[in-house]
Amino acid sequence: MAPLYTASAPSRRTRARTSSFSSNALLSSLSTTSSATAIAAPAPKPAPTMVSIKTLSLLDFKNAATRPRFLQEMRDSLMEIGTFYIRDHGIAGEITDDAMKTVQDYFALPLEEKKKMLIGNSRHFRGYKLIGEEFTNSQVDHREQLQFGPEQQPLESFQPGQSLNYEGLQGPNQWPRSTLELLPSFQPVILDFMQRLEQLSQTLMEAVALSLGLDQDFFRTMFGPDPYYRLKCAKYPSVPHEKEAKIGCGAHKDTGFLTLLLQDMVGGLQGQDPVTGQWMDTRPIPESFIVTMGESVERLTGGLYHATVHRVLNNTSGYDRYSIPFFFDPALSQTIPHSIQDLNQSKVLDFEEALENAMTKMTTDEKKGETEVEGWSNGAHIFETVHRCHPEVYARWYDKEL
Ligand SMILES: O=C(O)CCC(=O)C(=O)O
Ligand SMILES: [Fe+2]
Repeated sequence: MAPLYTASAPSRRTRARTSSFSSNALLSSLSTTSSATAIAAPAPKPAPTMVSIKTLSLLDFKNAATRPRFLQEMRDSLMEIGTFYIRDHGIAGEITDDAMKTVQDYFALPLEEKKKMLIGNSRHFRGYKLIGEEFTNSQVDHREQLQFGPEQQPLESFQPGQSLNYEGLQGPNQWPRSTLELLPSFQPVILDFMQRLEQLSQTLMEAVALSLGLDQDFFRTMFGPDPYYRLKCAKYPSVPHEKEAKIGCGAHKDTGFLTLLLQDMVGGLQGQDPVTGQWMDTRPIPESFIVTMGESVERLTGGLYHATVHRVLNNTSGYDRYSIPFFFDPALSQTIPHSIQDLNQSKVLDFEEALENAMTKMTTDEKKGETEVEGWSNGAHIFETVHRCHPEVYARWYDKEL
């Protein structure tokens, strides 16, 4: 089979850096020679090439003629930074506007109403969280948030301290009657939006699989019939200039597989260039979602695809910022293989070498340990994340003596 793709992204990035160096060197040599008396200045340090976040059109994935280019660009993006924008994604502007409006209307409710669905009421980590009560990397975040997941029956057999903790995540969302009376479209809009985001995420994971040289339904099979997802709605209040706190949400990588993020036009989200460490504004682009890989993909690909480090800065524009990230992961009960190499599924010829290199970065000890076990528990991994973010839910519902 002919290779589907051309050279890997890191070498492109290196080439880009080299060419930026050459043009700087050329400029400096021109300016030196233009003045006879000039003392030769040391050549300026090459400016690191900024990686830019690409915008991809999902129509290019759906069209057979443009699909190879789409996959190549996706692969470049994920190898360079782990993030891209997706447009023409099939979720109409009215739907995203409705979702955003519903979230804004919810946050505008009186505090007493919002407290009726505090996250601490829910064993399933669903509900409202007051500002200043969430921590990212042990630093308090400056946002209010509201969390949802698949609407399911709880596992009746769940016993704290006896069952696997992650089995407690399965269950319904909170829908207080008075909230539904005040906001009749709240429940249908949120449930409908999650369903659409799930479908879009499945399609994007098909593209991720193909970009890795795997079968199109590789992740669909890995995720199982009931993928686990979380929809988080966040409000970042605008802060006065003099306010010390700079961070709306601390620097972190998302822990799972894929995040789709809808944001309003206020701005404040930044991604970090994994090579230079520079922060880049992930500016809002109308009618597009931001797509980010999480640590599970980074782990599965031996670091070949990045989980982007990102953060949200507080804004001083006078406008509150709203965002809706959707975290898409396999079913809680799924076991995730340590690497796609273990499955020996990669079919893209020139990709194999890049993957091989990424895998050999793992320490021998790590590899030795891994060959002894089949994989890692997705449920345990997700539970660890939600436990870390919402320790009060854990303390109330899970921290029981055996
Ligand atoms: O609100 C945002 O734009 C990003 C939030 C985020 O990164 C997160 O909740 O994981
Ligand atoms: Fe995040």
